[in-house]
Amino acid sequence: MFQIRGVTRTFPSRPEPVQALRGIDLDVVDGGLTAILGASGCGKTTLLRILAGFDRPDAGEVRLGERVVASPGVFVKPEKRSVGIVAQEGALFPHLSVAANIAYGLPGNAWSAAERRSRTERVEAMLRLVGLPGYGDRRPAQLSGGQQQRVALARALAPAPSVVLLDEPFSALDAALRVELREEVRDLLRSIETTAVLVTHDQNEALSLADHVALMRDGLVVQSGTPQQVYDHPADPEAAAFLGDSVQVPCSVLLDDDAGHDGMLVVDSPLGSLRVPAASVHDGTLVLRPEQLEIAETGVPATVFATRFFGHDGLVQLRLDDGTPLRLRVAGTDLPALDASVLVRTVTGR
Ligand SMILES: Nc1ncnc2c1ncn2[C@@H]1O[C@H](COP(=O)(O)OP(=O)(O)OP(=O)(O)O)[C@@H](O)[C@H]1O
Repeated sequence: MFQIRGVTRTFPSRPEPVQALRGIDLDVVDGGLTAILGASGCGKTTLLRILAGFDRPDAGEVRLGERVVASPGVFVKPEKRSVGIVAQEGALFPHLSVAANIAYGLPGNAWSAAERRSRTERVEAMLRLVGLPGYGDRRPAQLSGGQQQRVALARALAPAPSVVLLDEPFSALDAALRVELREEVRDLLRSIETTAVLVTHDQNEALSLADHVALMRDGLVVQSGTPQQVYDHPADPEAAAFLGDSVQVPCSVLLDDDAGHDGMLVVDSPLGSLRVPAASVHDGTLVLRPEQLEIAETGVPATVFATRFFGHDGLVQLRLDDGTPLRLRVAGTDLPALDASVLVRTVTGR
């Protein structure tokens, strides 16, 4: 849907220019939800603004479908791109009713009875789609935060755009509502098969909602793939730590002939000799997830130095005899005692 190649953007700020985008390459998959994930300041919003047509790249090219919408010689205005936008806090017009907000981007003139009727029908269909039938006459101020975001989504979807861009649309909501609304929105977007790009700094949101995740850092896409691919095979230790809890242990490669061509290595580590995916080894560091470790009857001796209870599960922090720190997860009811001596091993098959 979107094809982004070599996009750069530098802001001429003082005392120094800010290089917000330093050569973005990304394909946004048609019909799916792509999350652009990254820490604050990495350039996510700048990229989204360029996709929307609110800003222009200094270099590079953006295609939407077959059409070039931004390149050194071309710039297609936002209203000509067929792109819907949902901002962080809805940005509804406070003086307009919910129905008028949704109708705002719809074509047609108000003097033709037939067009008025078709606009009204479209607004009602959108209100039903987002679960707010009968709310058309209210003002935005009479709605909850979650309802306002649904109206913002209805407004973005009303003109049937080719792509909808969502800029941290759930960040202003409280935790429980955020989870509920984001799942609702994902199901809704899937049901109407709309291509969507979601900007977020929340890795849980990106991993649980998106079909495709693009991880950004310092103005670059450092990795993209399905949530499972980026979580299981992070591009580097920093990506691993950003995408979830990670355990990093020193290692040296014992066998790297890749005789089976299966992308596996044998490494020596404080956890013993392990056969691991080559993608989990970065410059002498083996990156594991806590759920790849377990307390067992056999394994390497370790001492528990901290535990945290989360209800559904618990986190155990341990130290091996050589001082290497580890973290692993257990069922909430199985938390070991502080200072307990245990044996730890890697879980095969993950
Ligand atoms: N109009 C501007 N003028 C100058 N610098 C800007 C401008 N817009 C963004 N920047 C800078 O560009 C960098 C990227 O900003 P951007 O808003 O794209 O990041 P972000 O990843 O969306 O961050 P956040 O999650 O905090 O919104 C930041 O260093 C920011 O300060």
